[in-house]
Amino acid sequence: MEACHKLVLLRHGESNYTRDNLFCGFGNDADLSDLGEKEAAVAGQRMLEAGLSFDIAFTSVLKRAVKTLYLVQEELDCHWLPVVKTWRLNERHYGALQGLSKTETAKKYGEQQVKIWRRSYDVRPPPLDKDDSRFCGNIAPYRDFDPTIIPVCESLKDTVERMLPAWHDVIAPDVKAGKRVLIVAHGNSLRGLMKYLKQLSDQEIIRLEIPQGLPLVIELDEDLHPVRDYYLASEEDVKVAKTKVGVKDNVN
Ligand SMILES: O=C(O)[C@@H](CO)OP(=O)(O)O
Repeated sequence: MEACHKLVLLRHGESNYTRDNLFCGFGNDADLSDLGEKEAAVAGQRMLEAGLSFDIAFTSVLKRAVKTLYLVQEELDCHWLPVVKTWRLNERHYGALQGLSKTETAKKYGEQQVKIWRRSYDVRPPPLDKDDSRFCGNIAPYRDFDPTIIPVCESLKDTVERMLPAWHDVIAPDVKAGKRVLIVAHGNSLRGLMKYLKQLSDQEIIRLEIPQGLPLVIELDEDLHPVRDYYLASEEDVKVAKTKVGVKDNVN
């Protein structure tokens, strides 16, 4: 298989929620922390050093991803870049876990249950009630959506199902047309995309961690099958970054 397309994925820099070890997800429009802003700028510098440039970028409608992309654009000096924002690239919806402490939740339900909620493919976290103040169906940008498509919790499988139309309908056609595409999104929406592209099994995806702020280059053949993928970072940097955000026994 010969690589003829290059796609770059980037998970946003650290958010205030990640800094404080809280479940964040689809429904929290958390900002970048100071460290997250630095991570985003460094990601842009890594792309610049690697000689990367882009024709279009896709991101979610969440501030932490949108701001990360902007900080990358600052480094690449490409403010003109067309940017498509879609809710389909949002983080997975963590249901009633949103806003809770990951440490406290593990104390209450056990590490194993929290690992299942965080990394299993098809187990949903407990749902939010639609009258819970954390339900996001009544706020922009979701207020005019068909209420039945606004999630109240998602397994990774659900996230993949709502994310894939964005891939098939708008992103993949641009990659196939030869555009150099950057996607700035979230830990789990990107894990879902990697599962789809690399045809990872439901077991293999449990162990896949995507670190914050490290550009992941995927070289694809003409049918968009990955030929190779690598981070623009040393192995040590990748390991440290995965340890920071990963589930404990996933990083070794
Ligand atoms: O809380 C979240 O939204 C995600 C990403 O930060 O965390 P996790 O690693 O548990 O999927």
